[in-house]
Order: sequence, then C-alpha cells, then structure tokens
Amino acid sequence: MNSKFIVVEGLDGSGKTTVVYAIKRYLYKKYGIVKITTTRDPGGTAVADLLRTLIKYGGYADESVHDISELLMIYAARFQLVTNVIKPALSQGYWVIGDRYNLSSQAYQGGGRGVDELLLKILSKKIMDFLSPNLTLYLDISPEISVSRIKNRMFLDRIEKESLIFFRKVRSCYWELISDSTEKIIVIDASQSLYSVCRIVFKFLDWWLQDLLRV
Ligand SMILES: Nc1ncnc2c1ncn2[C@@H]1O[C@H](COP(=O)(O)OP(=O)(O)O)[C@@H](O)[C@H]1O
Ligand SMILES: Cc1cn([C@H]2C[C@H](O)[C@@H](COP(=O)(O)OP(=O)(O)O)O2)c(=O)[nH]c1=O
Repeated sequence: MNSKFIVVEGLDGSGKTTVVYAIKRYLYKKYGIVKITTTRDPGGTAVADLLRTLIKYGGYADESVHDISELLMIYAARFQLVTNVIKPALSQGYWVIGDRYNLSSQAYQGGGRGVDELLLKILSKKIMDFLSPNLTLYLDISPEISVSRIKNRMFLDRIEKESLIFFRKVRSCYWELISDSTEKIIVIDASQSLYSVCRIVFKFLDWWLQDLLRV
C-alpha cells in the first residue's frame, strides 16, 4: 500500500499525542507497517523547533508576539517541516502521522485570533504546496475539558494560557472548517475514555484501510 499522510487534530489536551503513538503501534501490529514517521507541528526540524519555542513561549525581553508574527512563524516552521521531513518521508514510502497540521492554523489563528482569512488562504496554498492529508482525525472535546486536562502541565504556554472564550472560538471554527471541507475529516468524541477513543480510531482505520485495499 502506498504511503499515507494521517493528521490528528483537536484542542490542547484532546489526546492527540497519545493517539498519534497509538496509531503508530496499531499500524505496525495489525498491518506490519514499519516505515512510519511521526511529526508534531509546529516543530520537527532544528529550525522549526526553535520557532516552536518562540511560538509557545514568546519573544525575549518581554516583547510581545503580534498575531501576524505568530502566524508567520507557524508557517515558517511548517514550511521547514513539509519540505525537509514530510515530503521526503512520503516519497521514500513512509507513512506520516502528524500531531496537528494546517487545520490548526485555520482554527487557532483564523478562528481564535481572528487573523485575516485571505492571508491564511494564501499562506496555506503557498506553504503546503497542495500537500493535504489523506485522512484527518479530529478529536473533539469542550474547552472546559481541554482546560481541565492541561491544567496539571508544569508550564502552560502562551496559547494554553488563553481564555475559555478563545478556545470556544477555536472549537467552533474547527466545526465550521470540518463541515465546509472537501477533505476526509473524521470527528471523534474525545470526551470518552482514552480506551474508547482508541477503539473508535482503530475501528475507523480498519474500515478506511480495507476500503483503500479494495481500490
Ligand atoms: N480520552 C481521555 N480521557 C482522559 N484523559 C485523557 C484522554 N485523552 C488524553 N488524556 C490525558 O490528557 C492529557 C493530554 O493528553 P495528550 O495526548 O498530551 O493531548 P494533546 O496532545 O492533544 O495535548 C494527558 O495527561 C492524557 O493522559
Ligand atoms: C500547529 C499550530 C499550533 N498552534 C498552537 C496550539 C497549541 O496550543 C500549540 C502547540 O503546542 P502543543 O504542545 O504541540 O499542543 P498540544 O497542547 O495540543 O499538545 O500551538 C497554533 O496556534 N496554530 C497552529 O497552526
């Protein structure tokens, strides 16, 4: 089977990182797929990881990060990731499982920050160069659950410290983007136990992969 690009999306604390690694193990155990690369966005290359630190923890000497600067750093990091990691991995037959991708920018910067839609569209098109995921799994939780799951983290980053109102805007933007999208995006209720979430994800993957094998 040709390599595939799967992305896991959702609010902070929705279980993305856990699910990314569960998918990796499942694809190996059940389907014998060994060539799998996992990514996290923003980040994933030396330069993108430096940008990730700036995006998450802000500038130096108390200089605030403007919304447009945040957006440009996120896309600069993504360009490094797509060009240096994702595209080469896919062309070498690796499956790529991404912890966040472009939908996050549309939801967080577009929905949450209210950044200009046209600017987002232009950047998406240019930076991703039409590299869309084959499948996106959106783990849906309420902003209240999100806050309760991340509150025990040692440090909250700039974005995690945002208000519930911000996360409400992000979530409703995710919903709008999903309902308007022509891409394959599956919504999973991630307020259930992690065990149930993983079972649903695996069941869906089985169905999707059987379908791909039939073609
Ligand atoms: N469905 C779930 N039910 C309860 N706790 C969960 C669930 N999914 C994730 N968690 C917990 O929430 C925290 C954040 O999970 P993580 O996978 O890091 O999410 P994300 O990458 O989306 O921020 C972790 O402590 C994890 O064990
Ligand atoms: C990829 C991406 C992330 N972000 C935000 C969401 C997260 O708060 C942060 C990434 O931090 P991370 O710790 O990877 O997220 P999570 O808490 O979900 O595991 O960056 C954006 O605002 N826009 C983007 O395009």
